Amino acid sequence: MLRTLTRHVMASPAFAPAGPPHTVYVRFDPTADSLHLGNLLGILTLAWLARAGHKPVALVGDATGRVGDPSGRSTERPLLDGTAIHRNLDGIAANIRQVLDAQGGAGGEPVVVLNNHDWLGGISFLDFLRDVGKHTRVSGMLAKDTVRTRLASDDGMSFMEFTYQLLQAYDFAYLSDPLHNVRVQASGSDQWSNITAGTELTRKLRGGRVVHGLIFPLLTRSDGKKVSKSDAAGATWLTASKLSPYKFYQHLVRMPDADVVGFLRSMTFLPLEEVDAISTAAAAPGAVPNGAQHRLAEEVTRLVHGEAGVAAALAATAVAAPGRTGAGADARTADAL
Ligand SMILES: N[C@@H](Cc1ccc(O)cc1)C(=O)O
Repeated sequence: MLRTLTRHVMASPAFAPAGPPHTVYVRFDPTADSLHLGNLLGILTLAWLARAGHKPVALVGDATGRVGDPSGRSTERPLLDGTAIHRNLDGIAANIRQVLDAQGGAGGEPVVVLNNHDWLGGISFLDFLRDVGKHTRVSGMLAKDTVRTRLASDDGMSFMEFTYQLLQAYDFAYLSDPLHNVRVQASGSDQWSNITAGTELTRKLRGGRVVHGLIFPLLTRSDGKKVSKSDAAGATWLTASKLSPYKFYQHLVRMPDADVVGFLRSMTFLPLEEVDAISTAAAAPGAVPNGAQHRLAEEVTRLVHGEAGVAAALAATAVAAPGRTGAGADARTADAL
């Protein structure tokens, strides 16, 4: 999936590591004060591209977060107020840096985290209509899947949601300017309409400038749930104060057998041959119970919480389940970790 796709992209002449480096942006959602396991795909996409010599840029969509993307939703999102968004932005930027900078950031430099309120927040409505609206055909906006689906529903869609695609499109045009020089927007596949709105607007506003989209399949679980959705244990937050490295590790250990190999491929940097070997070993008679899950938990905990996080998680796991067999394990101690 992501891994195969990223490898495919790297192999194309435009992205070959030997080709010119590109600046790539991925946007992260400011609706909570921490990112969760599902967001790791976007972070790892940036990390893979950085490994191939490209420059990662993370965008936290403060301005767009105030409006709310209608993509994939049947009803309008609740509006977030400015204070909540600001609190969220700090937490999210810290998550992005905690993972990406440990992987070498942007060529050894800390990764740049931008906030689109910095350029969208100051534009007046009249200027937006003249500079962006003038160059946009309503027919193109109406043809987007998201808009068509919502218009066919009983509630329809508000003008605010309808214009969302223009805000995101404007981000791409703005980021493609020499200050940031972004050429690629990467995202989950649900963002296709918004990304193409951006490639079209950039071409119109910036004298034919060509920018590209890179989408990856959203990671789903075998039970059909999105990875972002909380299960009984709550969301798998990346912020240690919301979910300790031990609990984070435990969430991953509980991954169903049907999902664990897919996660090892997309959410770790393990060579694919090694993933295959782990998968074969897990299916062999007499295999260690949950061996693949423990390996996944260890690798992903390392990516998110570093070596110290892995050590803390393993120590706490040993307390909670000595030798992984002690039924009378001190679960309360572990719960407090
Ligand atoms: N619409 C995207 C977020 C986004 C916002 C602004 C952008 O420039 C890019 C992406 C989402 O909901 O996931």
